[in-house]
Amino acid sequence: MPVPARPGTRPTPDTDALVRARELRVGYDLPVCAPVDLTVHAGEVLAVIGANGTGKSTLLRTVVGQLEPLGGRLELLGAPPDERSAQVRSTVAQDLGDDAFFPALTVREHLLLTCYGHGVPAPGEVVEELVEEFGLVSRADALPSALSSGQRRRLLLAAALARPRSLLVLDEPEQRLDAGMRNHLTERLVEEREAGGAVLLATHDPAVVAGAATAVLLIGEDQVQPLDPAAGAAAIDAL
Ligand SMILES: Nc1ncnc2c1ncn2[C@@H]1O[C@H](COP(=O)(O)OP(=O)(O)OP(=O)(O)O)[C@@H](O)[C@H]1O
Repeated sequence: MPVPARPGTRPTPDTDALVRARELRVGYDLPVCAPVDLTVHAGEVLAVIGANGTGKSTLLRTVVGQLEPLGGRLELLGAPPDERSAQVRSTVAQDLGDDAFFPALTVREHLLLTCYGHGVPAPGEVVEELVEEFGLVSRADALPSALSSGQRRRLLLAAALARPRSLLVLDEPEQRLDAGMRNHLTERLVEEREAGGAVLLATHDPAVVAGAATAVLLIGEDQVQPLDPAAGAAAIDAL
């Protein structure tokens, strides 16, 4: 039986790029970085790197349709991003770091809700696997307000991975994770691409870039530079 929460279970009609940007301008009234060209295909992990405030989160929020592009061309699943479209909601899983929890729902209930919302078969099994994988067994019945910041981050990641997806968008997923969980995150991203999923992430973690990325984009005010993963990891160390 296929594992329901694994990627690639909802193929997109566009078998080509899941994300394609050309001369994309992102920002708030004014662009925050140089124009961005990027493409993300199935089986790829594109890591967006750059110093604090260079526009990584802004780029990700624009790609998923939370912010309007200021210029250039941007396609998500072959069309301008629309976070309300059924195709985007069923295909794109995201963890943009917002601590947006239901205060009265436990860890387990959050994950079950995600599974029910996305029609995941055998939700109980999937949730117990994720709770175990993300080290939340002893906190499964805890409310978000009773979790540590790292445990809340683990819950956000588990929720993104609880649902079917073809594209995973993550904003600094390594934040607040301990070393063991950061290693696990790297392995999970590799697993994601090897299963045919695509990942677009912003990160400051050279180990995640070296271990999981297939391509890197270094974001700057004057230039956006494509790098290979080894050069990307070195560039993070030099920021
Ligand atoms: N809602 C907003 N309105 C106006 N400016 C904003 C807003 N959010 C962020 N900015 C500014 O846009 C620029 C890019 O911010 P962004 O959060 O995209 O950077 P980042 O590369 O993700 O940074 P970090 O590595 O610190 O997370 C920064 O100068 C930031 O102050």
